[in-house]
Amino acid sequence: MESSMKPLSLDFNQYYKSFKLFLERSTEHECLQKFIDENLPDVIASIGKKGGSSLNVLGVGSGSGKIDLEILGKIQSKHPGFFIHNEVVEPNPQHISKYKALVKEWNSGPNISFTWNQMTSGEYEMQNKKRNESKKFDFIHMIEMLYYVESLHDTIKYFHSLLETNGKLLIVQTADDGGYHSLWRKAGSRFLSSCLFLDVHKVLDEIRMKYHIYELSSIFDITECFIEGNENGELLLDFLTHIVDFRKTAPADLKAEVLQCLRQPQCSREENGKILFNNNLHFIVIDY
Ligand SMILES: C[S@@+](CC[C@H](N)C(=O)[O-])C[C@H]1O[C@@H](n2cnc3c(N)ncnc32)[C@H](O)[C@@H]1O
Ligand SMILES: NCCC(=O)N[C@@H](Cc1c[nH]cn1)C(=O)O
Repeated sequence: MESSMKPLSLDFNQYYKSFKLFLERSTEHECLQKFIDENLPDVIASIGKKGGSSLNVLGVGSGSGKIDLEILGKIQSKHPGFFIHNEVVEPNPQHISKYKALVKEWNSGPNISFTWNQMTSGEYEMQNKKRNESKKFDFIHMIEMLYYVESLHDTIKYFHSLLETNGKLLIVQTADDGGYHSLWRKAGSRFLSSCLFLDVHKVLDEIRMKYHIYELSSIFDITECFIEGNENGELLLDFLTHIVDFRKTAPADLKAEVLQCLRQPQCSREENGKILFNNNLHFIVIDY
């Protein structure tokens, strides 16, 4: 990455703001919700040990918890009467406090408990190893967070090893034919620091893990990025490039390249005067 620029994930406050606006401008959560309503019930139907009465769930990179609570609600309705223990791994303190507030408002009943880990997935792994902890989980989800890990291989292998008999691991990541991959492939080497280019399913093929992929379509309205001086547009551009203050800190030629790339048909389409970025998602389910 070129040195004038700072990754968005290093700035919790800015990341929180730009992710929040992304959620408002995209159908990201509607898309996740559709999967939760239409596909998740089948996925979770068979989790849990035979004769058991409780389930352990682990959310990694949970954000503000809205999606996690929807998932927990579905697990409750598929497994009525079960006690659910939900563990959360999330490094951003702003996200964790939002999540805790949401849990307080949520009418979940008494059969659920929460453990909070304000840390990254790597720190969580280290903590478990230090404590000699070998707790297993019936359902683990990693929703749009694997972009941030040092090694996809090692992270997937580690969390897969935490699955209980009959457990399932759900990974959600942007689809390979979506706009991000096209943008990252074209200009990403100048502003991205991590292994964002790797496709999760290819890594799974390499480590010979069996999986099932669902692809659901989603869009992200990036029209404001093309209005000079528009503050929302700047935050959205930060989200797309994953750079704090991209418009102010990136070299002029890179800015021009990114803005041009965003308008290419591989990234977006125009509809009723709006520029709609392809935010399609892959839902990858891996068995025990
Ligand atoms: C794109 S957001 C997704 C949030 C939530 N899962 C959702 O779908 O709304 C990515 C989340 O991963 C978290 N995150 C970033 N690096 C992480 C890491 N190394 N381990 C765990 N979580 C991480 C971020 O703080 C952020 O909340
Ligand atoms: N379907 C939404 C895509 C998404 O969540 N991306 C991640 C990672 C990322 C990197 N550069 C832009 N984004 C995030 O911003 O945390």
